Amino acid sequence: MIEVTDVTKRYGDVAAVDGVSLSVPSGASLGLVGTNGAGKTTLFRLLVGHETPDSGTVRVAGVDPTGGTHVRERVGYLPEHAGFQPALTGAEVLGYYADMRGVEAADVDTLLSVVGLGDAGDRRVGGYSNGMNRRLGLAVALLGDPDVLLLDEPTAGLDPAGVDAFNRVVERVRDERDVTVVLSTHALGEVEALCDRVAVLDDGTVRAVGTVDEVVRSAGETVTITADYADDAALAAATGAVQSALPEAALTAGETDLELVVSRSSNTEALSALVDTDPESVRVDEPDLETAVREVIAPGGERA
Ligand SMILES: Nc1ncnc2c1ncn2[C@@H]1O[C@H](COP(=O)(O)OP(=O)(O)OP(=O)(O)O)[C@@H](O)[C@H]1O
Repeated sequence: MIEVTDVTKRYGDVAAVDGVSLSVPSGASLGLVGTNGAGKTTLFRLLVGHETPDSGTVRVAGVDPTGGTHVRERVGYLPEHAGFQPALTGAEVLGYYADMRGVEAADVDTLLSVVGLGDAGDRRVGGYSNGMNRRLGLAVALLGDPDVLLLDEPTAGLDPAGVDAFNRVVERVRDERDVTVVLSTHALGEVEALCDRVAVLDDGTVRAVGTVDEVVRSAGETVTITADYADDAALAAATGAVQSALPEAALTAGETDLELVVSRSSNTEALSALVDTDPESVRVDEPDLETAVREVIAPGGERA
């Protein structure tokens, strides 16, 4: 559905996108994450045909997006800084874009309800909250029932309730319509909740790509298990027992806790050895997406 092959896009000396290859199958949802200036917006602009690559190819639904209106009709795009005429009502804004895209006016009411603005359609957009504005932008992107939905940092700057409301709509749209979603965000929890795949972009380059699980696993093969004990005697007894049960494991004894770093494959064995020592509590820390992203992004972070 989306095929980006060895694409480079330069602005003067800066390679905003530098040899990027990505593939997103039909109906999949990809989270695009990375530092500020990593090239996410440039990649969106290439996907929607607002920019032409200097080299490489972009195909969306099998077509070059710069080649005409056909592919743009199949793609819904919510840009990072979408703004609407404050004097217009939500319904008027949507009606205006529906006219431009040749979409039935009847769909406007349905879409307002889909994005949770069913009761706010006749209110002026100038009085909308940030979250309502973003959901109106999502409704605009959904006009014409696109095959591909491109959302560039749609929840940036929203409060937690606004983020939740927006993401609930994305979740529903993803589940109910046969749409391929690409979403950029700095909130990795959003990727874990909404996306089945993730690409980590840094300095214009893809540093990691795959299913969320694959990228998390690439972060490391170790799991840390921590067990707490009632007193020194219990801790000492447990340390001895675990040392003889798991001679290979890295053990660190704290004041009343024992920390064990083991490979994923010996996770179950280690956990059961620790449970046998009768601890007060046990905690298992596996690497998560945040750990993985931190590991693959080069130190130094943001570029201007
Ligand atoms: N029109 C442009 N002219 C010159 N440089 C640009 C232009 N657009 C982007 N850049 C540069 O290209 C690089 C990538 O920018 P881009 O906006 O794609 O990153 P981003 O990942 O979307 O960042 P952010 O998370 O801050 O939105 C940056 O160094 C940016 O300054």
